[in-house]
Amino acid sequence: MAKVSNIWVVDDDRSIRWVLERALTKHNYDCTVFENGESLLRKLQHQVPDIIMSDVRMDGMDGLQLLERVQGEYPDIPVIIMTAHSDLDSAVASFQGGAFEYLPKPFDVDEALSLVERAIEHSAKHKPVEDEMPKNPTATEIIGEAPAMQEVFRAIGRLSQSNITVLINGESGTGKELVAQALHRHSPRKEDPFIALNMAAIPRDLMESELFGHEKGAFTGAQNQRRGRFEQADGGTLFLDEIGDMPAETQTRLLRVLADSEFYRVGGHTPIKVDVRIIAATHQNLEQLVEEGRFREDLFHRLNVIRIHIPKLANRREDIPKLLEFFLRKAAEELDVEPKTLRPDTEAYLSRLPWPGNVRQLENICRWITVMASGREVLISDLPPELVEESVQSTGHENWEQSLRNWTDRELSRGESRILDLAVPAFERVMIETALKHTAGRRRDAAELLGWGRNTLTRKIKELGLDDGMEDID
Ligand SMILES: Nc1ncnc2c1ncn2[C@@H]1O[C@H](COP(=O)(O)OP(=O)(O)OP(=O)(O)O)[C@@H](O)[C@H]1O
Repeated sequence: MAKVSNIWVVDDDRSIRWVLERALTKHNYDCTVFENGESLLRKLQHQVPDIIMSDVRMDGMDGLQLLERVQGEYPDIPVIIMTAHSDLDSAVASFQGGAFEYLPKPFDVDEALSLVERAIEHSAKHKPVEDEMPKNPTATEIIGEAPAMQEVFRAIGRLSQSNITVLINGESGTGKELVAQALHRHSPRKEDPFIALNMAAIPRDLMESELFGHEKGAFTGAQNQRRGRFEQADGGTLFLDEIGDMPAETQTRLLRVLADSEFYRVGGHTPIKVDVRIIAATHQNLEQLVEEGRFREDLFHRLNVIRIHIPKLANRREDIPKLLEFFLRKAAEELDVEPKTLRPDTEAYLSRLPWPGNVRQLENICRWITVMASGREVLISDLPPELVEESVQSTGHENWEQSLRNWTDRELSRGESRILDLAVPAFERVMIETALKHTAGRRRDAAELLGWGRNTLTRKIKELGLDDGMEDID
């Protein structure tokens, strides 16, 4: 008999939970409902569903945050995002987060069911057969030919075969977790678990239990005993991301665990011994946090044995074309479509952008392009508008040639021809009107500013029909 698929539904609207639970159960799915994302994540620590359906707007953690958490740990679980705000933005955001599908509310039950069916087929198709499963499913290629990245690779090489604690520094999205995984894969611990935990993403009151586990009944809601991340990582590596966000009391506990290699579960009385290599990462300046009294100095020294700095993407632009190609190919594979290619001017344009969100932003843009660009070849006018705005902000002035290029692209894509007939007069009109504004309407001076003779300007004004109502001041 075929395995019954497990579907988890999270929505703060009781009627939606009820409708979906009824419909799914009737169609022989095993359905579990949750009122909020937090309770779903708690269950995810013990059990993994085949599909998750989540509302976007919920109190506490919203659907997109939940999506990010789920995808971070279980990238293969398809997530269907449901939302009453069926606008493009949230659809795009959910695609960027890696959602499988988007279900606008109100939906009818058949629509929801057919989406669920598709998601199940898709996940069955993409699930690796046990034998084919790569040894380390999270192993990802790190792209980087820039000298600064070569330095990072050399550090990974030098540290291989070592169990030493490493602190990775770099802005958000630069690839800190990827480097931590590589350190693990090249270490004597490679056959043991690599467990990643982001301090910034865990509610304060759950942090200790997340790290150290808890005994049954340790606090309200602790219905079962639970192993923490330290235990899960035993023999392997524990990657503590955004360590600068760790609360003071947890810092104290962590320091003690690092010194003694043992700890107690929350509510527990038996010491638990573990052998864990710590790799920590932060985008913050830890020295400064120490100075401000927000990070324990002794813990800082324990973590800061070897430091690897990952430069921001804007400081290694030579890697951008390779990264673009890599992520366009990856996005196409994920979405099961032909990969897009960038026209040379589009690639050059993207290589010049400031990329404040670093490689993660670039990866998201590649997904966006793969979903949204209409043709196979990507033009500058196909790029998301915020990228164009970003380039204006970073250079401090409007890049009019770029705007003109975008305009030309658009006109030609629409099948227009003889576009100079439209563009040249528009160009001259803008220059003339602006020059006249600067000279308070005095044509002789304006002609000088433009580099024309007085008569040429007068003729142009006539030809362009600018003299209507214009006072001729000399
Ligand atoms: N050099 C690279 N080559 C290929 N992929 C990369 C590279 N750098 C980063 N990535 C990808 O970019 C995304 C973000 O990287 P990662 O999560 O490692 O960044 P991070 O610095 O840990 O970010 P944060 O601090 O926000 O958690 C990931 O999908 C990662 O696989």
